[in-house]
Amino acid sequence: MALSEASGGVLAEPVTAPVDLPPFDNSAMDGYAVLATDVAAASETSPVSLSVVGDIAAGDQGAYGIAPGLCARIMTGAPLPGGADAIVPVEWTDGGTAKVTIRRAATPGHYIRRAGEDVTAGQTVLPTGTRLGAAQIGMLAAVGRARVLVRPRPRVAVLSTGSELVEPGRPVGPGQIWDSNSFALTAAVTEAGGVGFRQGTVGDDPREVLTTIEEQLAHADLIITSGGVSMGARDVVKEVLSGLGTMRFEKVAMRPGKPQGFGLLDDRVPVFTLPGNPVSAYVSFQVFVRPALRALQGLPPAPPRTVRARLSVPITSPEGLRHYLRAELSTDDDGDYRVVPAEAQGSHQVFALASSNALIVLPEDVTELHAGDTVDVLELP
Ligand SMILES: Nc1nc2c(c(=O)[nH]1)N[C@H]1C(S)=C(S)[C@@H](COP(=O)(O)OP(=O)(O)OC[C@H]3O[C@@H](n4cnc5c(N)ncnc54)[C@H](O)[C@@H]3O)O[C@H]1N2
Ligand code: MOO
Ligand SMILES: [Mg+2]
Repeated sequence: MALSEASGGVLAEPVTAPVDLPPFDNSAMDGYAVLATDVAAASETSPVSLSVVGDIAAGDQGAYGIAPGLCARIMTGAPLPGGADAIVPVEWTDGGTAKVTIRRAATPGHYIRRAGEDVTAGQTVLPTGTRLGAAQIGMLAAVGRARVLVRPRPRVAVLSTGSELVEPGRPVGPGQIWDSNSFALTAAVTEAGGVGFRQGTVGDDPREVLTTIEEQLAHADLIITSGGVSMGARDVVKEVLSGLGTMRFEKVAMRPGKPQGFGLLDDRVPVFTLPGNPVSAYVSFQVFVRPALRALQGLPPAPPRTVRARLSVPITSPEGLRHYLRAELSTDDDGDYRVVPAEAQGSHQVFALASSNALIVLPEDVTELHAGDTVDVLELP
């Protein structure tokens, strides 16, 4: 695909450099290309004067040769002229254009960026399986690649279940709410390197739910549903998927995100049935689905994105549950991490989630913490 579209993708080929980087010896500074021997004795008290043969700008071809007593004015990135073996920065000179006075000595190689000192021709610059972030995209462009092979991104079907749900943009009637999970989870899929296909909402009708999921099996690499997995009389997702494939429904010792379901359908397609409460669905995605999406892209497990931060206020936590609290992570005046838990921690309270940039992760055995205690904090993407 075109390099400009490859950001976030995973390389499906090793990329080697067709040329050296830098491709030619060039100047690291705006200054003068000289023979080091000419300026070896230059100092404030006994400056050296050289004749300037001309200017060499970045992009120029080597028109000049430097012989003893001569130099060229040169710009950063411009090719080193033949004969020259050192660059004197303009700050060490009087800046002259016909003649220049140099007040400091330079040794051979001074401020010269050598051909191949970054990358040598034939070197693998990025191996297969590399996730293409900004630096890697820049690397590919630097070796002249306009197109690159990337792995197909996992195709993820995202489905909200619930008869109360209405598509944003349509009017809500009594008892109804707008569907936010299918939008949030589709966006989360994109953030995690997948391609989300938002299937919108289906009502709490067993047949409708099953048919929609079965339709997605044909072309999805992963399916995410939200809602309908707890204890309610209308929690149909659990009802229709239990016993299918390897599906299992469990209560997980975490808050939020207690009711969860997972399994493979058709022996191939992982299905995550996330709880319906919007904060629960979002946190469950970060904890369970995000790592799965990495694995589907052939990436190794991500290093933990947690930092240690000092709590701003005391907090309590239920024993036996891993507790993910929405929070604002920042640095204090000393540059240390500080974390403020949101006041609203209900799993329906989307405002607190949208105002947070991190989750405090409290282990199962922690029940009480004081202001100033240090906690693990997971930075949100
Ligand atoms: N008796 C019990 N009741 C509940 C338990 C329990 O253990 N025993 N667990 C609670 C927990 S914890 C959670 S989490 C929820 C999970 O519920 P479901 O997965 O069955 O989800 P629903 O019942 O369909 O919806 C719950 C809640 O979330 C709202 N929702 C659902 N989908 C969306 C959406 N796409 N966009 C916005 N909001 C959505 C829905 O309207 C409900 O308010 O169960 C507890 N109950
Ligand atoms: O465990 Mo539920 O996910 O808090 O609302
Ligand atoms: Mg329910």
